[in-house]
This record gives sequence, C-alpha cells and structure tokens, in this order.
Amino acid sequence: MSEKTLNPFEIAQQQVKGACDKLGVEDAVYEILKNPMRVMEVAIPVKMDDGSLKSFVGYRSQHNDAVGPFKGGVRFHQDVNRDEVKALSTWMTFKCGVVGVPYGGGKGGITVDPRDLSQGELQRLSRGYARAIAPIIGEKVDIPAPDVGTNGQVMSWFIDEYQKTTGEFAPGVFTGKPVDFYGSLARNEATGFGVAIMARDAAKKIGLSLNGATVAIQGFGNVGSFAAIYMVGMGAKVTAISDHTACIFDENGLDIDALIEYVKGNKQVQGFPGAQKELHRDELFGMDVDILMPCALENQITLKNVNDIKAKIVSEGANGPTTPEADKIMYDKGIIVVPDILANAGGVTVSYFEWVQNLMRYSWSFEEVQEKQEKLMVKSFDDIWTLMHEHNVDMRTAGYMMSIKRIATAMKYRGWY
Ligand SMILES: NC(=O)C1=CN([C@@H]2O[C@H](COP(=O)(O)OP(=O)(O)OC[C@H]3O[C@@H](n4cnc5c(N)ncnc54)[C@H](OP(=O)(O)O)[C@@H]3O)[C@@H](O)[C@H]2O)C=CC1
Ligand SMILES: O=C(O)CCC(=O)C(=O)O
Repeated sequence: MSEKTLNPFEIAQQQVKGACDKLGVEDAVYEILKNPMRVMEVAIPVKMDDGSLKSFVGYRSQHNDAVGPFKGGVRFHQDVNRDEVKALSTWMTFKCGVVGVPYGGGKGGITVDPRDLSQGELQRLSRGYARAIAPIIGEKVDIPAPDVGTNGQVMSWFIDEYQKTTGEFAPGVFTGKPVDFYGSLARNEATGFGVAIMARDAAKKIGLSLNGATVAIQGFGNVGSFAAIYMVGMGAKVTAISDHTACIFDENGLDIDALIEYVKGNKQVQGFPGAQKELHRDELFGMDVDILMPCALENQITLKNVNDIKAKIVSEGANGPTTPEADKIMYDKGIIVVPDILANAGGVTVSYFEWVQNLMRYSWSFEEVQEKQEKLMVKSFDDIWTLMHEHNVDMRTAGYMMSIKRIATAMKYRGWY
C-alpha cells in the first residue's frame, strides 16, 4: 500500500473536506474553502555577485480573509512550489481559527536554497520579493512573517523595501522582526515553546510524567531548537535530534546549549562531539522515545516509517509532517497526534501580539507575551480535546471542525454563502 497523494495541497483539501463532512456544514463552505482566493506568482531578477543575472520564482498565496487579514510566513527553500505554498496558506487559515486570532491564511515562498547565496544576493532577492508582492500586502491586508529559510533580518529588508516602494512606514506589515527593530519579545521562541507546551498538555492527559520522559526532534532550526530547550526545562531528556545531515543520539539527553553553539558554527548537527551515536537522519522516527516532534518539512511521517514509531505523543512543529494514511494508523494505535494547526500555532499567535504592539506603538514584557500565548494555546487544546471526544474523531479533525465553525460563521455574516 502507498499514499494516495503526497501533494500537500491535495492533502490539505482532504483534511478540510473530512472535517466539513463531519460537521455537516452546507456544501458552499467547502466550495469556498477548497481553493485559495488568490495566488500570485512572480519572477524576481537578481544581480549575482559574479555579474550575471538570475531570475527566481516566488509566490504569495492568500487563502481566505473572512475572519481578518491574510497572515503567514515566507519560505526560502529549493523545494518551494505553487502547490506547496497553496497548502501552507490553507493550513494557516485553519491554524488562525484554532487559536482564534483575527486573521485568515496566507503564505509565500521563493524556490531557492538560501545557503547558495551570499548575504548581498540574499538581500537583493528579499528586496525584489517585497517589491513584487507589495501591491497585494499591507498592515491590514496581508501580513507575512518568517518560515523555513527566513528570519528577522529578512523581515527587516522586507520592511525597508516595502516602505521605499509604497512610501508607507508600516512596521506591522511584517512580523517576526528583530526585537530591537519593532519585533516582539518571545516571538523567536514562540513556535518551539508552543510545540513543547502542547506535548506537555497531551502528556498530562495520558498520565505521562515529563520528568525523565524521552524526546526525539526532527529539525534543529527555529522551531526544533526552542522545542528542545523548553522540553528540557520541563524535565524531559531530548535523546535524539536530526537535521538533513544526520540523527544524533545520547541516551542521557543531548546537551542542547552546547548543540546550539555547535550548529551556529558548523551549520549542521553531524559531527557534534557531545553525541554518543550518529545515525542516518531517517532513523529518528524509530527511536524508542515517549514524545516525537517533527519540526522540519511536510510528508515526513508516512506509510514508510509510521509503523516504526514508538512514541506515545507526536507534537507537530512542522506544517503538514504527517500524511493522512499515516495519521490514521497512529490514531488506530492510540498515539496522540497534536496536529500542526494547534501545536505550531504559537508562532502566529505571538506574531499577532507583535502586530498589536506595532499598531499601538507599545511593547509588552517577555513574560507578558509568553503568558498570553500559553493561556490561549492551553484553552484551544482543552476545547479541541473535548470536541475530539464528543465527535469520536482524532485531534486534527477536531481542530479543523472548531476552526471551520468560526470561519463559516464569518463567511455567513459577510454573505459569502
Ligand atoms: N518559524 C516559525 O515560526 C514557524 C515554523 N513552522 C514550521 O516549522 C517547520 C520548521 O520551520 P523553522 O524551524 O522555522 O525552519 P528552519 O529553517 O529554521 O529549520 C528547518 C530545520 O529542518 C531541518 N531539515 C530539513 N530537511 C530535513 C530532513 N530531511 N531531515 C531532518 N531535518 C531536516 C533543517 O536542517 P538543515 O539545516 O540541515 O537543512 C533545519 O534544522 C516548517 O515546517 C515550518 O513551516 C510552523 C509555524 C511557525
Ligand atoms: O508568524 C506568522 O505569522 C506565521 C508563521 C507561519 O508561517 C506558520 O505558522 O506556519
């Protein structure tokens, strides 16, 4: 048996359709939600350091803005394509609905491996992208943020170029900015922190103590590294971590601070001197751990490896890491999967707080932001947990159902159906 599809957009549509059917909403709701409202494709010519000119392809997909402005990150990665961006924007709509932040879904990206570019080339590419999408974004229209391969520096170039292009000083048009350049305290930590607290709450539900619990994390970028830090802070041992080079292992728990320092210099986990063992990156999924956190890319838990999983809880830091077929197998086995649209919603939640602070020209303390994030995510977790039992569905379907109700209500008031 193999997967029906690995196309992330078809998977996103399947997930939305399943939840619409379960809820029994009018057909019009899925008809509207099955496609993004707009997808822009742009060509971005960049003068390379060697004097040549290279044209890169970029996208911005705006899925649905019934609840509020489109919101979602921008990915710089060699595998970015139109359907991936459409899927990511779809997932954003339902993620915002899950935590109840007043946004719709958007997502952007450029097909490029940023590691192949110099800082100058990266800046010119980022500015070209901001100029190209400027006509369709805005502080109250569509608010991009970081995703794989982008960060606060890229957001800062976006802001500057947007201002040059439109003449408008609008720090709230992008979130995920550096803290000393209109960013919010606790945004950098937010997604990983959320992934950790959602695992903590799932553990509570099944009576799993985090003290000494073991964790495996795929991906050690923004999301994976902060998830690791917070899990250790809660008493757990992160025994395995992978990136595209390797999976490193230590039965006593990896030293996360030392690994962060190592990765800063070496750009990879392979060769970390603090590891007991080094394995192929894909061996991470079969590790004998209590909690698994996929924090890299789509389609990582599939029919190929789902039966190797020994974890009791999967907290999805990445967007779309699990195929529907693998999802069903984990549900049947009683593995709790905290779905991406809830587990990684900390990022957009604190992006919302950043935006509110920007609009008020005011800032909150780290503790205040993190407390607000935790309160919101814990409530969403509890609501979804209740809904899951009421309808006898998995957490992902329950999350979509909760979200669809909110979005369908807004669409109804607007007279869209
Ligand atoms: N940043 C945010 O606020 C949010 C991010 N997300 C999602 O979380 C995921 C990670 O994002 P983020 O941490 O920001 O991205 P980063 O670019 O910071 O990190 C991505 C990580 O994934 C690793 N990776 C890539 N391919 C593989 C592979 N085949 N096996 C193992 N590891 C791999 C990368 O390793 P290497 O460096 O070796 O390539 C890197 O460590 C994405 O799905 C993103 O959409 C979701 C919500 C918010
Ligand atoms: O911070 C944001 O606005 C969105 C982050 C993001 O891209 C995501 O949640 O996938």
